Amino acid sequence: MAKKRRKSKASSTPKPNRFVLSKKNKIIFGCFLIVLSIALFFSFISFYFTWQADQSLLTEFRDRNAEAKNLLNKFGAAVSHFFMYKGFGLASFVLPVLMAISGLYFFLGLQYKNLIGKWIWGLIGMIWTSIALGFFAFEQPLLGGLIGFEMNDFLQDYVGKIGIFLILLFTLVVILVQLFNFSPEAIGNYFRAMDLPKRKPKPANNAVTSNVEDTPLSISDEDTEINLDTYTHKEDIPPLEPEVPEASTTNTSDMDITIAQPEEEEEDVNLQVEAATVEKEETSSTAEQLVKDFGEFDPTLELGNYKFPPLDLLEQHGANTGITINQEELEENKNKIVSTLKNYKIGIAQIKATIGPTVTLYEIVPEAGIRISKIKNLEDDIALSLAALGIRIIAPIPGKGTIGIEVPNKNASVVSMRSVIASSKFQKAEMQLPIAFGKTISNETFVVDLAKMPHMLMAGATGQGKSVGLNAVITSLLYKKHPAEIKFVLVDPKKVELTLYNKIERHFLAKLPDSEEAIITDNSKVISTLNSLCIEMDNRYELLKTAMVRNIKEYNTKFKARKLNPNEGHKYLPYIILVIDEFADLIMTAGKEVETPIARLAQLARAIGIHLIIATQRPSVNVITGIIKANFPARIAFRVTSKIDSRTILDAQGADQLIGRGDMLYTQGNDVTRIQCAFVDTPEVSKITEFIGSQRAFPDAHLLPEYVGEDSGTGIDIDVSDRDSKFREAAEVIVIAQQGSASLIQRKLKLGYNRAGRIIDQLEAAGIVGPFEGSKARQVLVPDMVALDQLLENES
Ligand SMILES: Nc1ncnc2c1ncn2[C@@H]1O[C@H](COP(=O)(O)OP(=O)(O)OP(=O)(O)O)[C@@H](O)[C@H]1O
Repeated sequence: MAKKRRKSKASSTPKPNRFVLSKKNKIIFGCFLIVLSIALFFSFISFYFTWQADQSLLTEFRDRNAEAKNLLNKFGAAVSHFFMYKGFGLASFVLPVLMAISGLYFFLGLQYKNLIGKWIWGLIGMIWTSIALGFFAFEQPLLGGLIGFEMNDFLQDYVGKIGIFLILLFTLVVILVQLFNFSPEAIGNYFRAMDLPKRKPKPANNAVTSNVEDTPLSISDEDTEINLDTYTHKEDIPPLEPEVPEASTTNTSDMDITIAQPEEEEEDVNLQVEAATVEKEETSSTAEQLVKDFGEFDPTLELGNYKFPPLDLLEQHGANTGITINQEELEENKNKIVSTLKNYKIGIAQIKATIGPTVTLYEIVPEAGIRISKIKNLEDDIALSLAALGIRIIAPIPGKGTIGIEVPNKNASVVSMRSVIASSKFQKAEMQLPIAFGKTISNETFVVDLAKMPHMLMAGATGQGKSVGLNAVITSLLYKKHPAEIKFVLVDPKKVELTLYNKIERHFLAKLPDSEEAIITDNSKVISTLNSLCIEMDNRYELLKTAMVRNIKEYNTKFKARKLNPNEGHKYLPYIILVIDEFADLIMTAGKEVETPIARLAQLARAIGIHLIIATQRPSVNVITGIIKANFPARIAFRVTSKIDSRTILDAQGADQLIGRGDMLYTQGNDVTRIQCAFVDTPEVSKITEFIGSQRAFPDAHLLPEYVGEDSGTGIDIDVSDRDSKFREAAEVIVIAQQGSASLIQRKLKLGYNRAGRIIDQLEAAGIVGPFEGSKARQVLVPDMVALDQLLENES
């Protein structure tokens, strides 16, 4: 019973989509509605014949002996009296119709969300009909029901009969326009069609008008040509074509059919077009308007006059960067290789040399029948026989099936940074964070995208070119990126390597809000910075989530197109690149405290534009741990002293056979590429940073989110008298904003970070804000100013 009541309630309130019904229940509910609608329908019909007889029975509903004349007995009499007499009169028939439709929707499992519209329009139509019947059949109150009668009576007192008529007319037009897309053109077309000979098509839609007008012109007689004409005219409407054979089966009558059908199709076409325009307007009208008015958002506008450093700042080390090996040397090396291999009974079918800046690659095709594994096993012996430092044997060269022997050139040429920056490969690189590392063995400029790496590990023994490598990376980015697009977080425990970049602090560096120096040299600060970057990462993910995009590139594109509202916290996100020059030092002093946030950043930060570059001169397993290695797929090895170190960095040997001075191996997965790192000297870096530093800058370095160490501010008991003079003001700010953050106090009260932090501690002790909650703002425990006043009063 209770169930039934619930269902009937659901049917009377047109919100069926609120209910989540199982399939079985839908069928049952659908049936119930259909049955109820049939019952109502018959009750209503029979009401018109029996209402007089049943009138007296209405008060005797509970009397079992009393019998009503209505087809559904007392139920029918009562219900129809309620709806037909006291309600909407004849218009009440809308109700069983709506119920039947709803029942069918549920029964057939259709989308019952669409029902809401039907119920709304149905009820509006019912009220309108009731009033209209009450108006036109004033003498017959049964037609309009009590509602129709009373409404007429009520309206007549205010607007008179003509007023009611006009209201009815107006509301009818509204209903027709809204429900049936009624338009003046449609009426025009209708009358135009009336003028045409009877057999001619009946125009139906405004958009077809011209076509339809054309059609009668081409109809000269009852020829089949008419069909053809009509079809040619609407050739571009594909669904029509299959209809042709059907249409041409009969003669005169088919003309009517064929011409009428295209109109139907055209109606469809029109509807589609309308839908498309509406959709477009809905999705991006504001953004499009903004872009139209102000153009796309340009992040570089704040430093609109920023000039990228010119190439002249870089030097052309070793002017002739061409071939630095002479024919004699080549011949000599070739003979050595051939004779050495002969000693081991390895015949050579072919030998080819590729001259690189520091090494020459001899590619050997061994004679048929010689197993590569044999050469591989003899690697060390061959290297010894060739008696040269830095020989590396690649057997086989991946993807080539040849064996490579890399022999260092007697006169290695320096690859200048200038030459790689000037190369078209770098200049035209359409990468997010292009880095020109240097040149490969075949003298090609080697350019990679840091965004794709997405993090990089650099290792090598001391003095082999790491710092130069880091400078090459930073320089590449400085030559390609605007200060608004990229920010560096520089960690330099050695204190001397990266100091040059101090000059570009306000252009390119990011720092913690309370720190004075942007370049971090103190290990204890590194932990705060890393944790702060983790907070930044979480914040950025939150922004990406609300913007419904997957990565920083999509986010920034959407922001530039003004589809994200800055008032909702959205902003242009620059890439952040964390460079740590000596990682071993950090891991030794801070261990897990550093490793955990680094691993977290490395695992998650790729999509939100935070990239890590860590360098170390101690490539041992306790520095480059498994967890670090797993998250740094791009690895660079400069020369190391042992095979073990090489394996630690690259998972392959070879780095121990490099010749140093920027000779490096790069891997990003399987392939190992030998590269001569581009050389950029300290004076050059100094010139670049001076050039950038002398230009107009942002007011401050890019500020990272504030991070308060876990141990600070918890469980503190601060004496009331020791409170800061701004304590109350700060409490008010926090309570009004309902946001417990030190940076808010800092901003609003213009305080330094440390003082704001102390005040937050005092607020916690006073029970105004909750304890520290990591990246989230503290909870505010006082709901409003009244409660705050009370709390402070009670204290005193
Ligand atoms: N790509 C290069 N081309 C030519 N010479 C290079 C290159 N890289 C490094 N060198 C030479 O090697 C020297 C040492 O390089 P760098 O200072 O980069 O070594 P490092 O590995 O950073 O050493 P450390 O770990 O002690 O800081 C440089 O002064 C330079 O003369």
